[in-house]
Amino acid sequence: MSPLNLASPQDLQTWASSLPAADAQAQPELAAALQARLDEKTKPLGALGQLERLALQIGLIQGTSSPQLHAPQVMVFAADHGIARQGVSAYPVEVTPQMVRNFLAHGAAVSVLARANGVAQRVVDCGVAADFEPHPELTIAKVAGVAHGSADSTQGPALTLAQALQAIAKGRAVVQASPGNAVLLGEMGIGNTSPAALLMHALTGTPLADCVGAGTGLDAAGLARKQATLARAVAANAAAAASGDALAVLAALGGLEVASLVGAVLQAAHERRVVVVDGFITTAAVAVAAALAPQVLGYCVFAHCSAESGHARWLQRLGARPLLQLDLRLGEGSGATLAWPLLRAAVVMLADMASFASAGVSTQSAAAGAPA
Ligand SMILES: O=C(O)c1ccc[n+]([C@@H]2O[C@H](COP(=O)([O-])O)[C@@H](O)[C@H]2O)c1
Ligand SMILES: Cc1cc2nc[nH]c2cc1C
Repeated sequence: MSPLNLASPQDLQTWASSLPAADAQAQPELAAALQARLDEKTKPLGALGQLERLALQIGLIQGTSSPQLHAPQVMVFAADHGIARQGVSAYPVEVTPQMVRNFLAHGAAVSVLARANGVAQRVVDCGVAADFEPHPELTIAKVAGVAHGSADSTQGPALTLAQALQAIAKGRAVVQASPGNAVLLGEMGIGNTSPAALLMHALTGTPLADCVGAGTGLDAAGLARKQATLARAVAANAAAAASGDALAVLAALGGLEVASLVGAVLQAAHERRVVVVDGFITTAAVAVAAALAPQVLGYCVFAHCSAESGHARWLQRLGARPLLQLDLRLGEGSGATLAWPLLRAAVVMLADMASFASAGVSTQSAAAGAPA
């Protein structure tokens, strides 16, 4: 198997399974060294809370007690979806290519937040229903046969297995070609909360109604229509949905940007990059990757809990603890870019904070030895 070629489902499984675990259990000595470094900082034990857990995790991902972060990239994987023609979104499908142009013109939320937080932006056309002019921040990663979007999953599989594999391989290539050691994952695709909800249902067994949310802002009638539409997609893909085979489920129900994101997550983890996960749709990709290789979760920092109903439950299912809760439901990587300063702060804290010894601060509490 060449580094980027995923010719068969077996190639994918073999490559995914070969990912080393990056957690404390796999690296007990490093975990202890990182914890000792955190504990000697001038603060009550554990007082920096999640920031400490973040520093520990980044150290474990990089395999060092002195982690560093450089050249963060937010990658906005964009695609269109056949199921969007069924009226499952509050916005028209034309918005996907229009927003791609907006990203490239630096007018979108993610573009502005990325610039504010020192994060470079890359936009990836995984199957948008348009052909774009070349742009230095745009990577064309279309898959032959579905260059303008996946098929309508209410009529059969959204993608063939071969198309899903090609999309995964293209996501790998995007990460491989990128600088830095942190990727922030985002997406854009009108209708893509539908494949994400379908994947949640198929991968977790959660009742469909608890997976389906308002997305870009459906009203109650729209939500009811979306639920009925997604039930038809489940019925049209019953065998794949119930197969327990992550690739088959992804191909049947997922979209092209989700598939490319699966490749990007796995490739980033293989390169020991920190993966910052955005909202509901990027979580769908991580969940597919985790179904192939559960150890991938050790490389993932979950930026925020989206207002999309279903996200909180899915994060809990994955054992993920999101950093932020800001009622965001935008996608694009907006939550990931907002969380980025916290990762930077965690690493700087670990590097630069004085220790009790270096600052001459007492560690012993007077109360500790006092009579009760
Ligand atoms: O990231 C999220 O949690 C999220 C929640 C709701 C909507 N979105 C964005 O909105 C679009 C999908 O919503 P919809 O209603 O068209 O399925 C897509 O472009 C996503 O980036 C994203
Ligand atoms: C305007 C707009 C921007 C978006 N960004 C991500 N999803 C989106 C959906 C819409 C409708």
